[in-house]
Amino acid sequence: MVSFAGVNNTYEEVPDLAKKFINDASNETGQRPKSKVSRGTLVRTHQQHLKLLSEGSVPVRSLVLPKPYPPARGWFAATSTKTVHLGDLQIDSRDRSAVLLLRTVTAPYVWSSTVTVAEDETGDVTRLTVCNLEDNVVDPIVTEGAIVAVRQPCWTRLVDGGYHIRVDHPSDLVLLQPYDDLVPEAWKDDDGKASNGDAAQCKRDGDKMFLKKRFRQALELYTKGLQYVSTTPDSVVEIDLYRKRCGVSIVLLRLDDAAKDLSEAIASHARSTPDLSSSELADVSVVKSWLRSRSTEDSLHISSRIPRPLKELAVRIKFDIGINQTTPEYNFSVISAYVGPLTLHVDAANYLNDTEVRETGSHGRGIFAKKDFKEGDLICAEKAFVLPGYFMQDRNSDCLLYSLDDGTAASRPGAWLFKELVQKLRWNPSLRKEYFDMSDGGYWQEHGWELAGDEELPVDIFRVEYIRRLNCFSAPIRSSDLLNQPPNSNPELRNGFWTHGSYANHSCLPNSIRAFIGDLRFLRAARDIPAGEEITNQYVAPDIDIDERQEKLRTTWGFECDCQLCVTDGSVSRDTRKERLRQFEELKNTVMKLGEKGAPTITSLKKIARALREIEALYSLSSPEGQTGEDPYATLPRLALVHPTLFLTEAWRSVKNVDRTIEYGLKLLRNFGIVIRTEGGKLETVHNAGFVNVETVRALNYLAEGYTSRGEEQLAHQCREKARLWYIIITGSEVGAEQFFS
Ligand SMILES: C[S@@+](CC[C@H](N)C(=O)[O-])C[C@H]1O[C@@H](n2cnc3c(N)ncnc32)[C@H](O)[C@@H]1O
Repeated sequence: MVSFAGVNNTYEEVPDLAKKFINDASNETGQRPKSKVSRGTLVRTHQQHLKLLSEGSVPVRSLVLPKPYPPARGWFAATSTKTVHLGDLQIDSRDRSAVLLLRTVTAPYVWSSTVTVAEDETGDVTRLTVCNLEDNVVDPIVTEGAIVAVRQPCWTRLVDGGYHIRVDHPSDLVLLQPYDDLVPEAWKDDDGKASNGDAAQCKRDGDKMFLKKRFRQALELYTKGLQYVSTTPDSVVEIDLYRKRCGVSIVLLRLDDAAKDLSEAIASHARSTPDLSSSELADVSVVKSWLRSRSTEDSLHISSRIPRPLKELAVRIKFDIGINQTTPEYNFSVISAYVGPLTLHVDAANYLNDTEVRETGSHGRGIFAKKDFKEGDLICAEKAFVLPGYFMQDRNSDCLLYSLDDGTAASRPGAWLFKELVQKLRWNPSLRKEYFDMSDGGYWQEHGWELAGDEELPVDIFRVEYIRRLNCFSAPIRSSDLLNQPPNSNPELRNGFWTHGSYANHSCLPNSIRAFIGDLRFLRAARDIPAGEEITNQYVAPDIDIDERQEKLRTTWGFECDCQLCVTDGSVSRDTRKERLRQFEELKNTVMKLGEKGAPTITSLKKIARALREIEALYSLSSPEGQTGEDPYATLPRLALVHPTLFLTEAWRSVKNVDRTIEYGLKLLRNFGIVIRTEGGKLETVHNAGFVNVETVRALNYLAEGYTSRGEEQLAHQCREKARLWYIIITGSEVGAEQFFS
């Protein structure tokens, strides 16, 4: 129970209680409920909760995933179902072929889940809780008087001692029409089946609902109008109804339905236009395959032969399904200018042509270069499969996601991504394969089944969540925005899903860097990459301590990194590693204290430089135990040295010591694993471990300043050029560079 503003809201789960409860109360499994709540009490309680909701007496929205179980299998068909009643059901025990028919007797409470009161054919009543729907109070899915079929129903215990029917997988709830065969005689109503009526009126009523954001009611009305048009043909109204229903489907992320309706609208337009009636445009399947082709090609000139409103919808659908282009050309300034806190989705195509997904042999599948890439080149660019666009400042968008099975919780970015993924997958069967092809950490192997040849991929919410966790990315609105954040400001990032990009494996020494502009995700080469090489990126910036680093990768993504840095760090004795960390922490504290005192003195800087050299010595002494010889860190990052070196570079710069600024700027790059030679006025990268980031861009900038002061303009120029290139790598484009470098 949630106590909120002094009132108990028993419709909202408290995950910690629910988890304890699930673990403690398994002894009732398979039994019938011991207690029963009367209809009057259920309805009264429900009215109280509707009142709480209307008063805003609700806690932060919490989505709760119970212990995993798969959805009911196969198509829901009246012929293959076993109808049961509430009195037949057991606690926590599901009969996969059973179907419970219910009719709701109240308006729904829609917050963390949709809760209503429903009766079965015998008049028995229950609380019905439907999770993971995409509805809201204004536009509910399970309206009062709705007839629903619950697949594989069972009683689920509530922490307050009661029981309810709980649906987790959206496909386990089927909304029925009162005229459907399966509906019990007593509830049947054949009126809705009528094929005669005023289609134009339906359209007008649908428009009104659309304006009120009651999208589902608008859909119903347009559908009814189309039923009428099928018996009383009227091409103008028909085209309009298909077009409008298409528009609503786009808003609801139902792209499959939208593409179907737009194809019908275009074909109907062609059939009723003398010039086009015998053209390919009159063929729905031709139009549909053009809409879904993922290409800008239009060999039949469809877009130039249809009215503008249809053309605009076609463009929208094509972009939303995804268009591929073969070159890395983008108008970055236009795209970037368009993007803002409320406009993440840009009209741009994917560029995936020059990379391919295949087996790595050791790390599952990965992305590979199909051609040579030069440092800074765009490797691939991809629009998000899903990137939620909630408004960060909106308190109503607060949301949490709990998985009771493993006790994990995701905050708002993850919870919203999960919600939208479920919706997108549920309504777009054509897009499921690309999502469910991603690694789910073995979930489906354990809980699912081998699909039959033509079987539709089920949307199992637990599988959706496992795939989300293993494959999603945190994304800012623009990567360049992050460069202008005050230190330690930690802005909230969104969670998004990019299918192709998700195939990239992690390396602490990556050859690519990812960047975001709105929902476009870019990978650029951090260094030259020859054709055939695997493309890797850092899932997270590596911790200094190898144990912490591996722990993070293991618990979040289920693997341990075997890159050269991890192998080398791992082969250093525990004592040396501990000593490095100890000295690092000590030095960090000294540096912080010094920062608080204002401008540092030369003596204090020399003291820090001495301490830095001591940590440096711990790196050169760190050949694997018992071995002598080459420095194992010769070209590898020395992460414990990075922050003190950055401090010294900036401190020497602040006291205008040019030689020291250059010395430490180069050292900073070197400690990131970027070894630079500057002989003969030429800037040469001897080695680049892939750590291209804002600090390395700054280091180059300080070097440029220093060389300019020393009159070495050629070197300064090369540093500035490289800094610009690295800026493009870390932000995705050149937009904002002028401002950053000034
Ligand atoms: C985002 S996916 C990458 C694609 C994945 N390899 C696949 O076949 O679907 C993340 C998963 O890839 C694997 N992975 C990524 N980087 C790895 C690495 N450096 N070593 C081992 N496994 C890795 C882990 O199983 C991780 O959970």
